[in-house]
Amino acid sequence: MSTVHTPQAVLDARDARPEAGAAPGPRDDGRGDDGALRRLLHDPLAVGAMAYIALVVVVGVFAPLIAPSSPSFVDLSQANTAPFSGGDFLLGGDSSGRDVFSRLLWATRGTLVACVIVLVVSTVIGVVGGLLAGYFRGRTEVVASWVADAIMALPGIVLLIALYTVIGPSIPTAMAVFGVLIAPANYRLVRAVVGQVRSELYIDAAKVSGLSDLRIVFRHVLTAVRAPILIQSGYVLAAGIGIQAGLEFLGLGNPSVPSWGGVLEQAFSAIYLNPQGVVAPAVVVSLTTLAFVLMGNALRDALQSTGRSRPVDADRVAEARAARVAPAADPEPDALVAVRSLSLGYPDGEGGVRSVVDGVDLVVHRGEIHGLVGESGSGKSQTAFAMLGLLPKDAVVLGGAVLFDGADLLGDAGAMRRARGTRIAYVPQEPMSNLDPTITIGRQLTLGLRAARPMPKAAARTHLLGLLARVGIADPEAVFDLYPHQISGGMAQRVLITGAIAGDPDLIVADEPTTALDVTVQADVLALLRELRDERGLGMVLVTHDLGVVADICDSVSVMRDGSIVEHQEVRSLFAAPEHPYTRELLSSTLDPEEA
Ligand SMILES: Nc1ncnc2c1ncn2[C@@H]1O[C@H](COP(=O)(O)OP(=O)(O)OP(=O)(O)O)[C@@H](O)[C@H]1O
Ligand code: NI
Repeated sequence: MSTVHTPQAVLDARDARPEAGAAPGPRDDGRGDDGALRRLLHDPLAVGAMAYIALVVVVGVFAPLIAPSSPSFVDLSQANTAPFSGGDFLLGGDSSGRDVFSRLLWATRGTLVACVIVLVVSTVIGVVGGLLAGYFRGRTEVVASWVADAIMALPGIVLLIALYTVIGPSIPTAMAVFGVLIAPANYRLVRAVVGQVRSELYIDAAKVSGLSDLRIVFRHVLTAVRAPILIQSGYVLAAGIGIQAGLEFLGLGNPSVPSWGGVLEQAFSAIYLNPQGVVAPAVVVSLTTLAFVLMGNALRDALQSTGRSRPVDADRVAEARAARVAPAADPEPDALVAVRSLSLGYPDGEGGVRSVVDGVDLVVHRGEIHGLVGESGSGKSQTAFAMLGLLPKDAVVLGGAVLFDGADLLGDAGAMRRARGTRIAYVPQEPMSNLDPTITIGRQLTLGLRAARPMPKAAARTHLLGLLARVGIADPEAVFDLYPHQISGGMAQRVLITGAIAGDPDLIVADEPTTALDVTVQADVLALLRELRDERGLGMVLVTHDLGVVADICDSVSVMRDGSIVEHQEVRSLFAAPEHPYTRELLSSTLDPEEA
């Protein structure tokens, strides 16, 4: 079908653009753990929390050297003295005349040991269980999940208190039990990730290459679950501190071992004699809990960041933002959405802005499927994200407008918020990573729909069940109660399409909606999109690099290259008579089997 046969030209052109294929997309932004560490160090709260935690560790290790007195040293003249009251004890004495400051320092040890126990027990059980269940599935998974559910159903605190009568006042044992009690959180997380990773091709590839099951599990899956486990650890530690102090406060700790909760309890019982006495232990417990929570938050931001904290010359960027060209009046009144001279870029790290989209014009009418094609890194996704108001925070809009319903969505955040979900919907590339592994399909669809269109739960459910049946899901009622890892990729994409059409939008922006799917499923999903367009008169922007997809369902096409649209055509004329040399190159390289 292609009119030009210039393989050499195609190859030459490829050689001349060595980085083009390697340009990172918006999700896989190519910034690895180094970047995460750098972001962590740029976050003042994270640095504060880390410094505090480091201090606690140092205190715990060197308590015998730092503490002014032994934890059991008694000076009755100091009993119930207030902090900083000028007595021998810096933070005053407890009701037995012991030094509160020294006791808090000594207690740091036990606290750290307890933290390590909770963390190790919950992580080891959760990760090993999740790995085995997710990898071997079948009976292993049934049993493991049953155990996890049973554990989660247990009332934790009550169990720990009841255990006191059996095991006696042993905080380490209690914390090990607490570790078991919270292990299911890690288990579920890991199992969900494993289920996903397992089905990916590289696992099969690794198997074929002769690696043993265990090595496959360790190599690939552990890499994938590292970040979420790390993030969860901060919260696990915070919960551990709280539970431990709580148990000690209730008097379930060993009275001969100094503990934060114990000091707090002593201070509480003497609160009428020495009201300030509760402050120090309460502050220590709260600060430590806070530090771990902040650490968890900071890790989450750093590991999942969209890159907010790269060094940027604020003035230059502000200048670029201010220079945004105001949109001209819409020359095409019957357009559903019109992108006008859109230009955007990213800070280049040297104070300037690197342009990634440059003067893009795009018009979509009701009932039209508009393809946006071009090689990797040409700016297709960025254009789509701009239409959805989903650009990363550091993106700089250099000019242009997205006109929808008479409003410029780029300049009017309120209009964007109102339009998104109800008038404009999004179908992403990777269905699995766009579903929350921790909640059921039905719940996430309901949440999304009711956020976009407030309605009673039952009405939302009925509506969604109808739509699920419409998109070709055989047993909507059953799928409603499943978790994302329990369904296939094709089904997940149908679920996301359901979510997109649930709010009854006029425009759907789909970024490579079939790339992550099997070939056979791809055709079904495309057919579904086409039917929905016909049924509802939807306009669609379909980002793809696959000209086969374009030929299959698009009405018109824009070809992008290096951030600009080089050609815009009706789909038939594009294939019959491509005008731009780049389009011809694209056609000949994808349609000619010998050159593919
Ligand atoms: N957060 C970001 N920070 C800096 N540059 C970015 C960011 N996101 C995207 N870019 C750059 O924008 C350019 C266009 O990216 P875009 O994702 O739109 O390409 P694409 O045409 O969709 O490619 P693909 O087919 O690979 O998805 C790329 O050069 C990319 O490196
Ligand atoms: Ni893309």
